[in-house]
Amino acid sequence: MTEQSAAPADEQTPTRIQVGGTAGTDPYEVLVGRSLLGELAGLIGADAKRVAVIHPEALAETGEAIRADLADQGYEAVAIQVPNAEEAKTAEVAAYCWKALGTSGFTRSDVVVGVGGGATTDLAGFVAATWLRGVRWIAVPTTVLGMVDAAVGGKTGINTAEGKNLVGAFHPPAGVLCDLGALDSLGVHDYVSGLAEVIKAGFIADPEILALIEADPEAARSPQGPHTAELLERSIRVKADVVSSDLKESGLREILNYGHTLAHAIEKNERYKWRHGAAVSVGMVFAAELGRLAGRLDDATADRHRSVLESVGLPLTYRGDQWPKLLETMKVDKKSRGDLLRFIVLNGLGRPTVLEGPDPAVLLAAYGEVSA
Ligand SMILES: NC(=O)c1ccc[n+]([C@@H]2O[C@H](COP(=O)([O-])OP(=O)(O)OC[C@H]3O[C@@H](n4cnc5c(N)ncnc54)[C@H](O)[C@@H]3O)[C@@H](O)[C@H]2O)c1
Ligand SMILES: O=C(O)C(=O)C[C@@H](O)[C@H](O)[C@H](O)COP(=O)(O)O
Ligand SMILES: [Zn+2]
Repeated sequence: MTEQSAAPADEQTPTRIQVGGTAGTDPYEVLVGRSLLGELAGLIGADAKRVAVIHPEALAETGEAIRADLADQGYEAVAIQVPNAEEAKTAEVAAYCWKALGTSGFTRSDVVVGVGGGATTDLAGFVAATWLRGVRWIAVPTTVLGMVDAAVGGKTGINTAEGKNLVGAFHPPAGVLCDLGALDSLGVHDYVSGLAEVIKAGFIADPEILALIEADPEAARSPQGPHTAELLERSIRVKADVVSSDLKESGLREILNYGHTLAHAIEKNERYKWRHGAAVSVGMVFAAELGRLAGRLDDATADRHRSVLESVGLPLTYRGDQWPKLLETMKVDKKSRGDLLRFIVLNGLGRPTVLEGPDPAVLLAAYGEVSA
């Protein structure tokens, strides 16, 4: 259940979007605005004595500033620096963080703060989920992708040699602070990568997102664009609505995996050097072609995938000769059941559904449409 507010966040008033609170889950808020770090201590609460601020190398100064501020407020605050991007999502880095928590005497009333992109918050949430079987954590996403998707919904985890996000836990944060000012230092490549998940939210649930991007794709590529806050908030609401009704992915939540079956296989094939959003972009074009070939999706909506993704600079194709490897990886996608491959496709704009066990010839034909 999300609370709708009339206007996107402005300089003074953050937008507050509620997540969860149903089926025994604790509710929490996603705040979208500026200068939100003052909210952090309130979320950490008075019961905590220690706070661990997990941040990537790229945000060393920010991580240290947050740590120092929390120390000034009386917490025993430690900063734990982890590698940038996917290199942080490993068992070794998780073990490094557990060691740091152990060394600082972290107890069940203490709190983890994950500051960074989706890779960092996935790791930080996983460390919080596993330490002492679960301590509270707060997400401070600093990328578009982290704000609209990764930090919301409680999917935490790491990769293994066999694939993406294969080890993890559902462990929702106690709060999410989306400080729009953080996006100013993000490189355009990473900014645009996050737009893939924004566009995903548009196709599966909120076509107004697509209209806003299509009206001015160049503006959508910039944190200074006139619709930045609205695009982020609309996407967060899509995610919040879905995870509030199906936290553990027993049904509806699978729609958030639109484009991800192929995307995760591409990421693994590229040894995680491709950004997640870039892979999701190719994966959505593939899913659109699959939907079209399966007789479910109309030509105009399928074609619209290419046009909107390309307009912001996202990739549409991948190496044609890699299909056999990609298919093998896709077989162990989390949506698979036994030998049954399952994909999210669209029945139409905003109407996601599951396609089970497609004919291998149809899969190959759909891949032909994204092959470079
Ligand atoms: N848990 C979920 O529900 C969920 C949802 C979507 C994606 N994800 C995961 O999120 C990850 C991708 O996240 P991402 O796209 O944010 O990439 P990322 O976390 O890899 O960050 C990209 C790069 O930007 C740097 N960075 C982060 N914030 C910055 C800032 N403000 N200024 C400058 N540099 C900054 C990072 O250190 C990194 O080098 C993937 O691992 C994906 O699987 C998880
Ligand atoms: O929150 C979800 O559920 C999603 O599927 C969101 C995806 O964008 C995200 O990449 C997620 O990490 C994928 O999860 P996985 O279970 O397929 O690893
Ligand atoms: Zn994703």
